[in-house]
Amino acid sequence: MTAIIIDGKARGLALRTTVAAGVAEFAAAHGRAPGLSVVLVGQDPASAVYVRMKGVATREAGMVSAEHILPAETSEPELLALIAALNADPTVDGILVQLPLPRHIDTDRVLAAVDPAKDVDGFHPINVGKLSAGLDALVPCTPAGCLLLILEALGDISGKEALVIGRSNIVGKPMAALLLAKSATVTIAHSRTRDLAAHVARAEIVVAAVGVAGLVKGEWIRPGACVIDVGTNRVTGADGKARLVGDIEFEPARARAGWITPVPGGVGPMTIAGLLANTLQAAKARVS
Ligand SMILES: Nc1nc2c(c(=O)[nH]1)N[C@@H](CN(C=O)c1ccc(C(=O)N[C@@H](CCC(=O)O)C(=O)O)cc1)CN2
Ligand SMILES: [Mg+2]
Repeated sequence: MTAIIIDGKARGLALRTTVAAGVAEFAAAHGRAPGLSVVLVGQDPASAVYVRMKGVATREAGMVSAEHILPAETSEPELLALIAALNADPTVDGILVQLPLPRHIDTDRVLAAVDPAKDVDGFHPINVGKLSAGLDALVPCTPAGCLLLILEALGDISGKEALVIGRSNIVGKPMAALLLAKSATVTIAHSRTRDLAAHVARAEIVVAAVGVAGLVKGEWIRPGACVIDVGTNRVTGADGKARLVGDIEFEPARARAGWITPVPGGVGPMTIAGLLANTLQAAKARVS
């Protein structure tokens, strides 16, 4: 078997087009476009790239983007004061604090300071709780994008064996909650899991989000499985050039899977498209 390669870039672009149409409707009805404010603290090069990509995508969708780039030495009170100002600004519908934050800042305290109605990352404890209780919520963009890709590949996933590898608050835990909400039988594997290979071999859906290049061996994949790779690991190839690889050994996994996402061009573009969808959702909820 050779897997169908899921084109997250094309799927992400299609979602962005749908969001842009919704944005135009919103602007016509309310006399203003939805606004997204992105906050970056420090100069992490990857984060700077992602923030730039978010700004471009937001503007391309017809929304108003404000990027707040703060020095790495910004204190926690200074950051909290900016968030309070954005919370109070009626033209701001979505607020996103790019992660990771510098070590001297308490990430949990900062995420909890964002107005849950403007929390387009879905990281606020209120949105986390709503998702886990099966209530309407702003849902983290990466797992929401993964779920879209899975449902488009498989259709109904009720009762299917799903394995989420990784238990981060950003991807693993919300991914498990989303799969459970679709009635999949969900297992979460993590660094203490014994016999990861046996879990992978049983799974009809695998979502890997650990950040370890090639952790999941292709030979472990159950034939026909839907394989979603969230890992984005920068490695140096034999030619000395840096390249991006996922958590799953791509070629051997592709030979066994039914569907597989590439890295890059799989899950990544869905994250940004999902952010735009969340911003429009937040804007609509705030005017209703
Ligand atoms: N506040 C947040 N911080 C972080 C999030 C998040 O969702 N919210 N996720 C990641 C980084 N991230 C967005 O912020 C992100 C990562 C990757 C991509 C992407 O499109 N990747 C491309 C490859 C790009 C490249 O060459 O580097 C791909 O996979 O095709 C978009 C967004 C951590 N922080
Ligand atoms: Mg910290």
